[in-house]
Amino acid sequence: MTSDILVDTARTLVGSGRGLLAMDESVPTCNRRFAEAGIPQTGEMRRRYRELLVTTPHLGACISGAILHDETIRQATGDGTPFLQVLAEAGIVPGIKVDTGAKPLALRDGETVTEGLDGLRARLQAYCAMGARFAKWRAVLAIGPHTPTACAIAVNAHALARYAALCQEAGLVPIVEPEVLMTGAHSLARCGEVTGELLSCVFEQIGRQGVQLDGLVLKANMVLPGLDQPPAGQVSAQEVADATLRCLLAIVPPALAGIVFLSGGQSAELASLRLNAINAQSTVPRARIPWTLGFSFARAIQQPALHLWQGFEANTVAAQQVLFHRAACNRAALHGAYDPGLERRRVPPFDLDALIDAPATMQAAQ
Ligand SMILES: O=P(O)(O)OC[C@H]1O[C@](O)(COP(=O)(O)O)[C@@H](O)[C@@H]1O
Repeated sequence: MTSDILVDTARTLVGSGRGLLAMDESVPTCNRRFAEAGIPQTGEMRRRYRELLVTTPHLGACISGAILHDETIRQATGDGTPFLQVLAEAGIVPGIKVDTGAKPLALRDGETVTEGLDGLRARLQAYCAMGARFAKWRAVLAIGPHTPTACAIAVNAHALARYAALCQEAGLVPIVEPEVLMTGAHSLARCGEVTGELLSCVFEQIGRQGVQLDGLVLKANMVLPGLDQPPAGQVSAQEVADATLRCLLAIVPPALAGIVFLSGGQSAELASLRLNAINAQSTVPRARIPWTLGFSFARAIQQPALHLWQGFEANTVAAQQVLFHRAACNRAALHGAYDPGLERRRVPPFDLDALIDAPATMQAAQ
């Protein structure tokens, strides 16, 4: 019975033509983003910002699930409506980040292992009772001349699989996120190799620990060259799509409920362009791809809105329009309907159909 619930939840998350809004930044990460935008780093400002996100009009047209943080899942809007109720009314499934962060890995200089397994069974039951229907755990691996080591890959994969098994036992769909960072000067090919090694180890552990594949969602990085690659090493959206799909097809089991991509620090527009290419412009035939390929972006959906908001009530509606616009562009990218012209299209606020279908005459002159 539990397995049917898992499959249904996973299908709602990845099979409804919408994507995930990751709004589960830990307190230090959220404060860092606020500091960059000149916003005071207080609990009340974080609550107001998360209120702005969840109350964005018509967000449910583009977003199927929202990943919350422990702080946020307990919060309410200024008029006292719990965020969980606001999300339910918008048709958005609530999820929860349950790892406690990437911590230094003993005897492995500079590498990390994501922690949070102690007491996880009880925390999952509590989140499930609150109304969460899925969870997320992120492992972080950086590419360097001698990293990631086999040890860092193995311990992170083992923890991801243990987390996933505990989630399914509690009736929550696990989102399994093994992230290879964009930082560094590595090539596209090297990112593909490391991503492949990591995913192989993750799925080996998932198999060994009996995790049900059709009740699990993979949150993956796109295969990308490092940020410090010179311009000649940077590649087209189609090359990213091809490298990403070839890597996933070689390793990820077809039975998986779906794959969603993290944005990882790409600009909002590049993330949409590449997601669109993955769904519609790859040389890999669509018929060979067994999964839904969606998004679970944090920065690539939120950053433009956060910078517009700046912490001022007067900017809330404008920031929500920008947030909706990014969510709508990414929804379009799931269907191969995104093109950079959408970025300059002038349409009524919060109007998904107008954005996607607007005739050229409605575009800004820019
Ligand atoms: O605050 P943390 O735990 O470092 O997590 C950072 C963020 O990384 C993500 O996993 C992916 O975010 P991006 O799309 O911005 O890369 C988010 O879900 C999360 O909020």
